[in-house]
Amino acid sequence: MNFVSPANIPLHIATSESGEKAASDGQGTTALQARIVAATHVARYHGVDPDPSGIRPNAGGAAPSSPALVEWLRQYGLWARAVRLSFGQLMKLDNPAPVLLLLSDGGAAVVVGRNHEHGVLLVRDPLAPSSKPPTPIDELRLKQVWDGTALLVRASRGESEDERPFDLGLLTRMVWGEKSILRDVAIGSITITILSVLPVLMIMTTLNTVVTYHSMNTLTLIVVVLLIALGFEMLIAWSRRMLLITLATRLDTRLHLAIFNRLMTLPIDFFERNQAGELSYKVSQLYRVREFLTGRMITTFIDVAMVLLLLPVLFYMEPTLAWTVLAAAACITLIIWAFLRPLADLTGKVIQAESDKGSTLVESIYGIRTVKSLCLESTRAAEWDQRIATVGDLNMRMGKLSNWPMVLVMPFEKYTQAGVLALGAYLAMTSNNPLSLGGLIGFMMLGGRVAGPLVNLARLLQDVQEARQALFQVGWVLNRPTEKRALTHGLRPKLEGAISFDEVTFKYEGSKSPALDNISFAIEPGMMLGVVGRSGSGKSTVTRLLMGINPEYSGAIKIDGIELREINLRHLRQSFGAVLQDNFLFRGSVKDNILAGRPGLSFEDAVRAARLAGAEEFIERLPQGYETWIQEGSTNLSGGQRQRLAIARALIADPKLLILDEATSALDPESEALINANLQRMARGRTMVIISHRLSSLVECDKTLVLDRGKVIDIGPHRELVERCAVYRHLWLQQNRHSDYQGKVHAAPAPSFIQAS
Ligand SMILES: Nc1ncnc2c1ncn2[C@@H]1O[C@H](COP(=O)(O)OP(=O)(O)OP(=O)(O)O)[C@@H](O)[C@H]1O
Repeated sequence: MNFVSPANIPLHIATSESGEKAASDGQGTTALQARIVAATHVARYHGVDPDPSGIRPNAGGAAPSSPALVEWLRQYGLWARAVRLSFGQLMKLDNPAPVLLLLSDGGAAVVVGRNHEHGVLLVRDPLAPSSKPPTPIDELRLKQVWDGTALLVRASRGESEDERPFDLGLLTRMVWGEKSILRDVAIGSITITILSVLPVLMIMTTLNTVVTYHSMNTLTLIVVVLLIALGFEMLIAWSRRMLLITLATRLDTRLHLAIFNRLMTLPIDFFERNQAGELSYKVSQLYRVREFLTGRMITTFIDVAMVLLLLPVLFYMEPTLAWTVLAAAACITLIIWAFLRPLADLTGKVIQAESDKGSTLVESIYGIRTVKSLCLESTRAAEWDQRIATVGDLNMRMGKLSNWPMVLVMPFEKYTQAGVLALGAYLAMTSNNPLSLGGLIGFMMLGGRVAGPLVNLARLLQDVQEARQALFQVGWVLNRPTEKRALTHGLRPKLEGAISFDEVTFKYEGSKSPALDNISFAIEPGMMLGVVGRSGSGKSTVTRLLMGINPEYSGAIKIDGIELREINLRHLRQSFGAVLQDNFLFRGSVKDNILAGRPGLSFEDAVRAARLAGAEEFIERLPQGYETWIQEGSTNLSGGQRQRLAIARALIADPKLLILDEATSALDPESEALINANLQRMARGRTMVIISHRLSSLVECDKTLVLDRGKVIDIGPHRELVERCAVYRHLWLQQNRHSDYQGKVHAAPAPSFIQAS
């Protein structure tokens, strides 16, 4: 067997041969991308084909870190974990699945086999052609390039964490996942309980011995022991609190990551149907559940476990009294139990009312321009008053109702603290074997410690209801069917841009009539398709279906002959550039907005895209040019400027399909003319779908689709449509009274045969 010398280990440097191969794969591979290629190979072994563009980019273009790779692979439902392994452990792994080694210099290698006879690993260079056999490597040589970090990957058993419904089970599993913290908290709590029994015993001794026999030495000893115990108790209590804080913080982080990931996989139409304020309020209710899980629930369970330690002591001291304490605790539980259901119902109503209140506030702030310009302040204020009144009323009812159990349990609670003293004294007077004074006081103190947690346990039931209500709200948002499968599965063909609709019918949820009714048309790659029609005729719906926003249509939509729903959704949307009627710009510089966080694109690309979109001229006039900061809501830009930036942003990735949905609607005639003049250049090498009310923008289109009430009226070039399609001709004449069919302006009115039609 031939061994390669370390200098020749071709694990991470792209040879010209492998570089060519990779480039021909369309991956544009460099040595730094070795990790992504290697991870892709490993994922494919498990039947998953991850999309390299989905990986979180690293600062400065460095190779992706192990957490980024793990996160990326987990998105595809794979189980992945970064671990530290030794050469020996790698040799011992009996799993046949490939193991990814992260090399010290940012490269990667894949272990594909082992030769136990020679004590070597069979390692593959991810950038080498697949025909090249794996390289045998021994421990010494591997150590020179590998620091011990490996990525273990396997197909996930069952659904992954971010696919499971958000319910108490999932959250409890998350808490249970932090076993080491829970164990430490439990140890701390047991110690605190044992230490807290100490003062009670001391008090008993003080009363029985010190006071009766005037024993000064015993008193001194007791005080010293008490002080030491106090010091320990403080230390352990502090550690327990720190552990609980750590647990809460870790859970918060995991929950927030999970929530955001889940939100991002919900379909767009869900967000369109529900108000942002309501959604964000409902999701934010998760904090109640988390607080419950890491606060009251853990401490109560621990305290109850402590009761099990203390009860035998109580029964040992005085069984009759111990039974009465238990009976009092049972009464408390019954009272709280009786109020559970009505309280749970009210809690649900309070949360709903709070959510409506949040919606009104967010809506008013979001639409403040309209509110102010139409003087709607008083109307909004009236709605706000109404919301506040409802919330106030419900909170009042809630307060009144929850006040009852609090008051009703008081006699029983007091009994466990003071009542036992009276009963104990009575027993002392009547029983043959009475408790000493110290024993009585000690019993009273311990009795309180037993009843407290049991009362808390009963109250916990109330908290469970509240947490369940909160979780119901969170689940209402997050447990919707997601696009996750469509985003992570499906074909990723290199799209050319041929589009065909074949008898497509689509109805929005809740609508009576279909927005698209049995429509069929087809265009070839590289064509410019105009779409016209009256308002509400279904133009935007065509583009929504194309972008996979609404997949529940009947008929067939094909891109390059492939049914749209079979194409990976992320890949599909990345192949599209879209400029819509209302484009959202993020807070950040003009340059950042054009680049839109796409890795690998430079400032020059941004300038080129801006020029093509006709945006360069106004950007250069901005105070800091491309570095000008766009404020929230892009208020420091005009509508037309926003639109042109959105066009530049859509063009930057050089998409094969470009959709302009009323993209020039907010532009002044000069800017519109500029963009129209650039349309041909923009269209070079891609298919374009342009929706416009202004037919003059569509004269140059190869074909124009005329829609009316969701049906195709006609499709053809401008010249033919104006001759044969009455709807199109009507629209054209409405807008171009003084021009001929080619859009040339005349002083004379339109030709007589059109007037006649
Ligand atoms: N998200 C939605 N939910 C329910 N119905 C919708 C939704 N979007 C559009 N519709 C309905 O579908 C029909 C077609 O709407 P679409 O937005 O496609 O028309 P359009 O031709 O683009 O109109 P416009 O030129 O005014 O933008 C309309 O009747 C509209 O009311």
